[in-house]
Amino acid sequence: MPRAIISPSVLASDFGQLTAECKRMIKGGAEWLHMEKIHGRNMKAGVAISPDTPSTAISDEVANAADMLLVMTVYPGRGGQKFIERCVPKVAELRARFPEKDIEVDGGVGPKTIGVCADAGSNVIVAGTAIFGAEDPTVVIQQLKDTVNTAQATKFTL
Ligand SMILES: O=C(CO)[C@H](O)[C@H](O)COP(=O)(O)O
Repeated sequence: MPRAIISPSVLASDFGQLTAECKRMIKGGAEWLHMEKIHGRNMKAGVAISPDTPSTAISDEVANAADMLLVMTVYPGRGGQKFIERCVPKVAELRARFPEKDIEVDGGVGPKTIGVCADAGSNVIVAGTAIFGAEDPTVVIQQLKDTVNTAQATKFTL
């Protein structure tokens, strides 16, 4: 017999407190969170995993419904943290499973760490300190782009 699955729609939540709202629903007994209407509002939907969450936590079904998969390379909360390199293999695992999906890294990413991220297959780069703290952000942005584009062109052509 199919079991009851309660899926609170985040559209009714406080968007400014989305993480806390989701935690509150899960604590309250919800099995799923309903995100599908995001697309109906002309927005993109992403799925994020924290450093201690394996890539396998993202099922094929969830990944296919998402526009982007985010591998956090720091513990979420604040900028300026040290890049956690052990997260990088998760990027490679997801890229192998989803060759055409946008895969993002976020946390401690900059000129010194972009190489491993790009080589693993990430193509969307969140960088705070490295860009805003740069003397010339244009140079850093271009470097990040070039590194990703080169890796994509040489390692990930379909
Ligand atoms: O989402 C974040 C932390 O939760 C930050 O955006 C991320 O850490 C990027 O900042 P930085 O490049 O300074 O590490």
